[in-house]
Amino acid sequence: MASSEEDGSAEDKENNKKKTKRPFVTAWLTIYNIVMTAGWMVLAVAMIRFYIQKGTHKGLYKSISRTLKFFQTFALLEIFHCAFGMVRTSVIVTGVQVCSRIFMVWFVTHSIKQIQNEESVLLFLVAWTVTEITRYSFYTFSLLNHLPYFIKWARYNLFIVLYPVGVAGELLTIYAALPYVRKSGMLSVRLPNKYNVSFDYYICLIIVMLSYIPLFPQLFFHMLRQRRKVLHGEVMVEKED
Ligand SMILES: CCCCCCCCCCCCC[C@@H](O)CC(=O)SCCNC(=O)CCNC(=O)[C@H](O)C(C)(C)COP(=O)(O)OP(=O)(O)OC[C@H]1O[C@@H](n2cnc3c(N)ncnc32)[C@H](O)[C@@H]1OP(=O)(O)O
Repeated sequence: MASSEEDGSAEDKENNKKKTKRPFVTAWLTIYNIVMTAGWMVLAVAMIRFYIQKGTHKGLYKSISRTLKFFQTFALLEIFHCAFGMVRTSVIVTGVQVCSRIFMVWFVTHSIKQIQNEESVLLFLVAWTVTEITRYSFYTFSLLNHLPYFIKWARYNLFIVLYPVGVAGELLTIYAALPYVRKSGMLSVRLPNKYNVSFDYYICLIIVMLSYIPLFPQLFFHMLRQRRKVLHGEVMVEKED
């Protein structure tokens, strides 16, 4: 029979790992998460104010694009947090999540002005904003050891709806961009040229859309596993990257 010491060992190890975060790392992550929560709250307020004042989503993207680009680009730091072991999250999972957002922000909505007023842009903006306010406040309160249950609940439940909504918004936006990209030949490199290379951005966008089929379920199931672990206390055997 397992002794009481052995019974508690998995939980103890888990708690010890959490407690042994270095003070500098905790301080940095706390500041980072507070700044990011504030940034996404500013975006939420700006979106609500715009909608109340104008009564339409047309022009909304343009009005918030600077703030959005700043805070979403700043999130690249999360890949470094994982790579340097500051947080116990997979670099691959975080890399896919952050890079797909950066791609949407810079190479789709920023670059293709004609699609900025599409309803689908509003769809992913709302999904991202609600997600990030919840996620960064969850990390902040966790680091401060004062996590309200409703934030924990929201972090591990809202994604069930927000992930599909966000992905639908992203895919519909890329789809809406395809005709403009094909017509303009933007960001494409045609032969002949002195480097003898060609690149077709239209094909690239189609490949990105197709890559959601294998990649999105991985992110979604990762979150479902996290949900079972955190809300229902299930212990998972984690694979190395
Ligand atoms: C170049 C072109 C690329 C094109 C690729 C195209 C394919 C793309 C397919 C994918 C599509 C995704 C689209 C996406 O943009 C759509 C949306 O986002 S829609 C809105 C809904 N979204 C979500 O709900 C996002 C959910 N995702 C996440 O939360 C994270 O990004 C994710 C990395 C997926 C999961 O997070 P994590 O594994 O970190 O889970 P936990 O939150 O439970 O945390 C685990 C432990 O790490 C600690 N941690 C992590 N970060 C921090 C931090 N900043 N500060 C403090 N602590 C942190 C956390 O506390 C946990 O620690 P412990 O285990 O000790 O408790």
